[in-house]
Amino acid sequence: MRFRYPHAVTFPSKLSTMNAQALSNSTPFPNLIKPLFHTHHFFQPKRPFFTVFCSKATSKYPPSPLKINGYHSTSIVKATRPVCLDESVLDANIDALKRKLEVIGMDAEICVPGHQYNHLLCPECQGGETGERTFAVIIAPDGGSAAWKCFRAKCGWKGSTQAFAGRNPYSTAMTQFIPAKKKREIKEDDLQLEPLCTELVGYFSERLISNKTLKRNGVKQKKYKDDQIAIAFPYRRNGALISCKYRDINKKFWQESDTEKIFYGLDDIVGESDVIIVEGEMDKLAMEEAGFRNCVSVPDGAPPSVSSKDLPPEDKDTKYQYLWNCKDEIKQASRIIIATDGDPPGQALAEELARRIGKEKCWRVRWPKKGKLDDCKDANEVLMYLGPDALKEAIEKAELYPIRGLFNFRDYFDELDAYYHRTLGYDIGLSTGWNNLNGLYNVVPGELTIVTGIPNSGKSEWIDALLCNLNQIAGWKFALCSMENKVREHARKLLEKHVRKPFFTDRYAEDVERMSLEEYEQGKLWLNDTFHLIRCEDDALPNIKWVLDLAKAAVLRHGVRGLVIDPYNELDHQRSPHQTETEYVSQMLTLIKRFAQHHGCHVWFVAHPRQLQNWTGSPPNLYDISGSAHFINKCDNGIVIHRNRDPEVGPIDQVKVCVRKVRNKVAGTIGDADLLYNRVTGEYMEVENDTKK
Ligand SMILES: Nc1ncnc2c1ncn2[C@@H]1O[C@H](COP(=O)(O)OP(=O)(O)OP(=O)(O)O)[C@@H](O)[C@H]1O
Repeated sequence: MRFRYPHAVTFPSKLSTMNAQALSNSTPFPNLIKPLFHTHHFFQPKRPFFTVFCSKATSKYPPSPLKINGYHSTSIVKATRPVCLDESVLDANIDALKRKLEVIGMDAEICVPGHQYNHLLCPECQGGETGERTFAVIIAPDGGSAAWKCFRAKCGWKGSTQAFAGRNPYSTAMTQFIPAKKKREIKEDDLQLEPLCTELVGYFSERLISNKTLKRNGVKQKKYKDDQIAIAFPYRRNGALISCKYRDINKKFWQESDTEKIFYGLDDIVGESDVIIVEGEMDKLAMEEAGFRNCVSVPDGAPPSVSSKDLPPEDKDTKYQYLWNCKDEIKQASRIIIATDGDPPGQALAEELARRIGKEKCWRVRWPKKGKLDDCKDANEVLMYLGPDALKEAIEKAELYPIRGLFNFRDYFDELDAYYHRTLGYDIGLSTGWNNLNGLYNVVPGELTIVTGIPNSGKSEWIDALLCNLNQIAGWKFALCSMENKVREHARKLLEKHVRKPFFTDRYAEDVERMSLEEYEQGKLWLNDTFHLIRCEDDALPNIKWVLDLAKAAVLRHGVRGLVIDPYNELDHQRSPHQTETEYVSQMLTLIKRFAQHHGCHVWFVAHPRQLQNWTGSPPNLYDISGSAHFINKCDNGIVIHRNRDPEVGPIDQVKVCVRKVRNKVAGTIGDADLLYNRVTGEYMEVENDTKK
């Protein structure tokens, strides 16, 4: 073992195979290679340097003689790194690689490991008419692979090959070499195209495509199978014929074999700031009738669906080579208007084009209706059914290509209309059932209300009473996650409010008649129909995700419109050691709000205030909620329930509902409303001395 090529530093250590992409990245013609889309570098491009003479040789593989393809000013870029190779492996690589390059028409003498050759004569195009020397080849440092590219715009031939295609160099059964597929150059005369016959001109005219447009686009006909005639659409780049596509009377398509795939009408978009892309040649011609020449058609139709895979590297993205080989034209355009067919494949094609071009500069066209029900399918149908003005209008009304997560208000106009006309119901909030509170607080679907108050202030009682009112007013149903309550106690309290009679006759009933057995039995049915319980059967505390998952099931299964979580501290709040309580609360409230908004379900979340120092008996503040200020920051509504405990100050059954935060002015405002608590039935009655602040 010994080191070879000790002076060079260009290749990364992992480079053992190469491809033409790698060559592109180190091209001596940087202005021809502007990677505006994805580039998957096999090694970091280095600024190439040109020498006439190769650096001093350090191996028995000499620098290439300066007579490659008979040209004396071939530049050679020495681009090597130290490679630790067994000499016999190197020899085997070089021998195999030479044979492969010779098959393709390259001079075997260029097989010097670690060298790049520029300004060669391309074996594919022979440099065109002027014999331009635009061919470059790069040989890997281990002699195991080569990559090449012709930088002549009309040729662009590129490819790569490996000496052993991943096999053991000592194996005698070498992989059969398949040279990179060459693109065929075609000449006008070889195709024997003819001017369109009267019948075909008539056929186009039925599709409202004029003779003038046909002529400008060079549409011709071709005889095949003796007496058959096909329409011929010549594909040109810079005026030169690149390919030709044919269409017979039965709408069967075929294309000149082994020719390069380019856009139809490519020369029409050079220098244009708006570029329209359509799905067929007929649509391109139709666009011209509507006044748009700046239009190209894809050469080979649409895929059945959008690929779920990541975008392949440019040189492997064979199906969309027509897009990659006109990157400059696409790049200089400021708007790409995608006007593919309205059917699913057409839309899949639109998506495939947009994800390659970059959705931010793409627009899309919606085809207008051709009858009462059906939309036009494509540009030519719009032209035929509705005329050129309608086609022009469709293009002018192109809309921004949707980007996931980026919207404009138009996307929400249906929802806004429903809000304006109040067709969805409850959008401006549902009445609480207490007139003096309705000016302050209304229950909006999808909002989060935080309820706080000192212990025993009546938070749970008031929420229960509110739910009973909402059920009576609008038939709402609820999911209850009230961990503190025994189920039977909670059922009793709810039934008392619903039936408006005490459950028992004893103690608190103050001689009021208890609910009858019949009322009780009917009440049970109501209870079962109105409330769904979220409870942890075992001793474990539920976490918020568990609660929300069950609440989601209750929404979907039972159509509940509200969720009560009472109280916060009865949930499992384990958090990661790196997370502060503030961060945890913020994250938890985000989850709750997302649930509420997504399901249009109002959530009441009860949280206790922290222990108050020197408490004077006044209502606590929303900022007093233990845990985090996020409770007030993140909620839509914040309510403090407070009741008088001093008979000398006022009636002790009087409850203050202090509305401390209302985010949505449509739903209410800040202020207090007084309610009287009926200890026997648990009902709340209005008191008329409410005060708005
Ligand atoms: N205004 C009131 N006057 C008299 N008793 C009341 C009043 N409001 C509630 N109560 C009683 O106080 C008790 C506690 O009520 P509730 O459970 O609703 O309070 P809470 O604020 O949710 O308490 P905690 O913070 O301990 O959960 C109940 O027995 C209820 O009947």
